Amino acid sequence: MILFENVTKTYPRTTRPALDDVNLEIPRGEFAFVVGTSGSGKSTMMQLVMKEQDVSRGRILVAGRDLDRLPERKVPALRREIGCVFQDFRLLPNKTVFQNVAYALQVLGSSRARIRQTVPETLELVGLAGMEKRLPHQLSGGEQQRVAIARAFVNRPPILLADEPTGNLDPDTSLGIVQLLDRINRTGTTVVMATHDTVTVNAMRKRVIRLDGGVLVSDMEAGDYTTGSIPRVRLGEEGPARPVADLQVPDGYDDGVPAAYAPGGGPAEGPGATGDDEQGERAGLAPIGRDADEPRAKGGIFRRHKAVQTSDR
Ligand SMILES: Nc1ncnc2c1ncn2[C@@H]1O[C@H](COP(=O)(O)OP(=O)(O)OP(=O)(O)O)[C@@H](O)[C@H]1O
Repeated sequence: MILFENVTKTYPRTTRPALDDVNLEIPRGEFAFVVGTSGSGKSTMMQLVMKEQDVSRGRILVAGRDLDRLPERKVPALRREIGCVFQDFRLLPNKTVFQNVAYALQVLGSSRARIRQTVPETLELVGLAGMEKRLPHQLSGGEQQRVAIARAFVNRPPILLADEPTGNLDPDTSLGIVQLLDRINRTGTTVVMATHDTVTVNAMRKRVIRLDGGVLVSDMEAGDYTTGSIPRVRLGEEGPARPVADLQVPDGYDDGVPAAYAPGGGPAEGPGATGDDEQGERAGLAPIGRDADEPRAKGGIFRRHKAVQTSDR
C-alpha cells in the first residue's frame, strides 16, 4: 500500500511546490495511472515513493514503512520491494538481454540456480523468449522496454513504478507495454504508471490520478484522461455506463504485429505467442501473448465512472 498524507515537496531554491498537499491511497494490488502535463509533479511523486527525495511536509507510507522515519540503512530494503521502469529503458548496453535481467538478481545475492530458473521464466512472461543472447541495440524500442520490465520484475517486487515507460514508443507498442504492466499487476503487484499518453490511459479504464501544477485535481476509478483543466466527471456523479468490451484491446505481444489488435482478439504472433510456456506456468504466471487468463469481461459487465473531485483546479 502507498499512502500520501498532506504531502508537499518543494525543491531547494524553488518557491512553488512540485507537489502541494497531496493526499492519496493506493491499495495493494491496484493499477493506477498518474497523469498530468509536463512539470505537474508525476516524477516527483515516484521519487518520493522510492525515497530518492524527501517530503518537505506530510507523510508517506510505503508497504508499511513510514519513509520519514526510515533510517538510511533500511532504504535498500525498501527499494528491493519496488521495481522501476523508465522512459529511456536504462539497459546496460554491453550486456545481453539475459545478463541485463540476471544482473538485478546478482546484486541481490541470488544463487546461480535461482538466476538460471527465474530469468528465463521472466523473459517468457514479457514475451522475449528466444532473445536472451541479443544485445540491447539489436532490439526494437518496445523490446528494450520489455527487457527493462523483466529486470524490474524479476525478483517479484510487490510494487512496480513506471515513469513514462511509453514515452519513446509508438502508440501500438505503447499499448502492448501497458498491457504487459496490466498482466504483471494481475499477478498481485501494485503498478503505478506516470504518463501523459492519453490514448493508452483511455484504452485501459484503470484508476486515473491527475496532477496539475503539483495539486491532485482528480482521482477517477476506471477513468480516462481528459486534456481540459476540469475532469469530465465530478464528485458524486456517475457517468454513462459503458460496456468494457467496447474498450478492450486483445492482449498480445504486439511489437510490429498490428494483427494482434484485430477485432475479436486473434492470437498474437511473435516471441511469447508460441512455444513452450511450461516455465511461465511453473511460476504461476501466464506468458504474455496468450489469453491464458481473461483480463476483463467479454461483455455483459459494465463499469461506471466514479470520480472524486479533490480540487477546483
Ligand atoms: N531536482 C529538482 N530541482 C528543482 N526543481 C525540480 C527538480 N525536479 C523537478 N523539479 C520541478 O518540480 C516540478 C515537477 O517536476 P516533475 O519532474 O515531478 O514533473 P513531471 O510531471 O514528472 O514532468 P515530466 O512529465 O516533464 O517528466 C517542475 O516544476 C520541475 O521543474
